[in-house]
Amino acid sequence: MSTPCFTDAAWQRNLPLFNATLALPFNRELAAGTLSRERFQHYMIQDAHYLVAFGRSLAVAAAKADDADGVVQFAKAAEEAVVVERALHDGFMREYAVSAAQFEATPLSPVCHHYVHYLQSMGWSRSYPVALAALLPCFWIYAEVGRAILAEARPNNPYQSWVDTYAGDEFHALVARVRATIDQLAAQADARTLEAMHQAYTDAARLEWMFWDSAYRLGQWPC
Ligand SMILES: Cc1ncc(CN)c(N)n1
Repeated sequence: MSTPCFTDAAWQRNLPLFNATLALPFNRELAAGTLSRERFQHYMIQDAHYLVAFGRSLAVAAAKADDADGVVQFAKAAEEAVVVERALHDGFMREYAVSAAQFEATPLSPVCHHYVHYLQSMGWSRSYPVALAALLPCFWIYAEVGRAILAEARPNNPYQSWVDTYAGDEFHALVARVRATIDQLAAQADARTLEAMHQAYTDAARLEWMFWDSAYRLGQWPC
């Protein structure tokens, strides 16, 4: 029997966590279209903050890439995170009348703060393959949550544009390219690096769970 590639192995290791993510009240209510506007707005503001840091971490990965293709791949992914994904957020911000000033004045929630600092420290301090493994759940879990929710297809879902973005072919093609690069790097990695990649993936997948959970709870600093 052939050994599974890194990304398939990581997916299998973290399958219970993915199922728990899909089952979160935030995602159940998002799928049903019944999620409160207050919770979605909280999520959107936090996520718009998150995307800037995510883009920055991708740019650091681009700088660390060991070949020209990697530089271009992650520099483009950084641009897409900041420009394309945030365009989706800007649409919701306009709909909810959240001004730029209100957005800027909203601090990062504790979970968002932890997640962005995690990604940035992985980007700056760990090797290229390990930093990429930490970034993979940000792509892949969103793509799979998007597809799973799309399959439930509820009519007149106010969050349909969110679902369509992450369930869409373009986003899935991006995920496939990131997985391919990571699998190539993993195929050449030693056992220690591979284990660090698995740990980085799991830590980020947990933070994805926590991000949605925090949005549902309207997470804030206690004092
Ligand atoms: C928290 C989070 N993780 C991932 C994604 C998808 N790039 C996102 N928009 N927000």
